[in-house]
Amino acid sequence: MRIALIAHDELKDEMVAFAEAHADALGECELVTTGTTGKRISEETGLAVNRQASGPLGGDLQIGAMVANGGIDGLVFLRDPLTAQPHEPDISALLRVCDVKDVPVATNLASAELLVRGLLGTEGPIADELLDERSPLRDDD
Ligand SMILES: O=C(CO)COP(=O)(O)O
Repeated sequence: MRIALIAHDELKDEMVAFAEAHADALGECELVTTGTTGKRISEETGLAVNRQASGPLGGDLQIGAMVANGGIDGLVFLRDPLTAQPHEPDISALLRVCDVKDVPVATNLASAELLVRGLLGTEGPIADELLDERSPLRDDD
């Protein structure tokens, strides 16, 4: 099973926590990541990752090419919906090719949890437990 993991900067802490929570199951997979996401995951969880270029430098497109070639079984892409990305066309291309190839995609922690449970048959903390209360994406006040 080959799983792609990508997170925008504001969601990288959440991605590391997610990877840590599912380290046993993810450790059985080949993990493909964009550059900085993979650096954080490998350094902070010890999981082995196949790092591509950083997202703004073409990493999303490299992973998109893997999807097009049938080489990715699922994508967890924790996107930041509140910050404009200079490489937005690359992000759209990656999500589009996942739809073309019918590859399951999760773009937030709650759906990431379901994706991992569905693909890997694991259970872990629910998304709320992983989300940092200070996350700018969580404004419950
Ligand atoms: O920008 C990204 C995805 O669009 C993520 O790239 P990095 O993991 O290199 O930060």
